[in-house]
Amino acid sequence: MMTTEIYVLAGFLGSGKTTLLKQLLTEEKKQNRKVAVMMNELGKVSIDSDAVEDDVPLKELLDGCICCSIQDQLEAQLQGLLSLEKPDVIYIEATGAAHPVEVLDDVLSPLFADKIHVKGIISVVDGERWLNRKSLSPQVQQLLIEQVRHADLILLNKTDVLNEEEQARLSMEIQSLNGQAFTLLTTYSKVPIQYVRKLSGGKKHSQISSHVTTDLKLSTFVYKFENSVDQNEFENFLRNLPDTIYRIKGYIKFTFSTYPFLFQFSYGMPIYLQENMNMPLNLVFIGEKVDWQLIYDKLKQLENRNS
Ligand SMILES: Nc1nc2c(ncn2[C@@H]2O[C@H](COP(=O)(O)OP(=O)(O)OP(=O)(O)O)[C@@H](O)[C@H]2O)c(=O)[nH]1
Repeated sequence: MMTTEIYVLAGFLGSGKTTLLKQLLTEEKKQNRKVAVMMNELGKVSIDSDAVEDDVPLKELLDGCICCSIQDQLEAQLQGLLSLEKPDVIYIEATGAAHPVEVLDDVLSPLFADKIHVKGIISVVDGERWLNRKSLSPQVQQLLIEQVRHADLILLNKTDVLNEEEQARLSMEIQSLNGQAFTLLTTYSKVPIQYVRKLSGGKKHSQISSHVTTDLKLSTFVYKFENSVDQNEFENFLRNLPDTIYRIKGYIKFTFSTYPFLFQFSYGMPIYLQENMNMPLNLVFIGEKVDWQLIYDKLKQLENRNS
């Protein structure tokens, strides 16, 4: 099945995300790839959409942040883009106030999780702002840290206004927070597109189980059920999950029911909602340092017992 690559552009307000997006769009165009963009602005009027040329499908989510108030809108728009435009790649520019785990959570809808491959989170850091972050509120400081900690590729941007000593300090601080991500010093977010394209992201889906290994960072995994499972056994599986799994959601069919349940799991609390029609039986996981192979094997076992 053809999957659409998804990249999330994260980073605090004014760090250089739109500048990065413009370049990536130019590069993608040169390579004849079909690109779509989703932008999310705080406030009703979009100021950045001029960055995207008219022939690139663009969906804007106004008046709210992806991670809090407009989840359903994001889901519907992504689904629309995937089914109508079928792009090779979608760039999602998250608002500067977004937490990466929540952005991933919103992007990975179980309705189409098997049709997308989240290749990575690219965080743009405003170097000067980072070095002076102690003057920001504790919440904003924490957000800056989270945007670095969960990134797959980090651009240390606006280095033109930093001296060498500051650049070295910036690199060291960022790498000590996230030594796994590839980190580049940039001006005007200039990054060779190969660095972006070679991100491999989390795990695509259960079919590629042979590639599934422990991810050291935040990653995602999609399990596609073919059968129903026993509810008690599934709940037993949940009880034994590592607590670095932050979120599970999706559709699951139990042996006693004709139609699936919408299942939501966060902070250890499961919630089930009965559906009254068939749904794609995708179960989406988001976690950190998780052995997805083990999770895959356990779910497969549950399924096989009832096949
Ligand atoms: N001096 C300098 N300015 C830069 C650099 N990169 C971006 N800028 C400028 O910083 C400003 C903000 O850049 P954007 O790309 O709009 O940042 P953004 O992260 O999309 O901003 P929001 O949409 O507000 O979150 C613009 O005026 C850019 O021209 C850089 O490397 N050096």
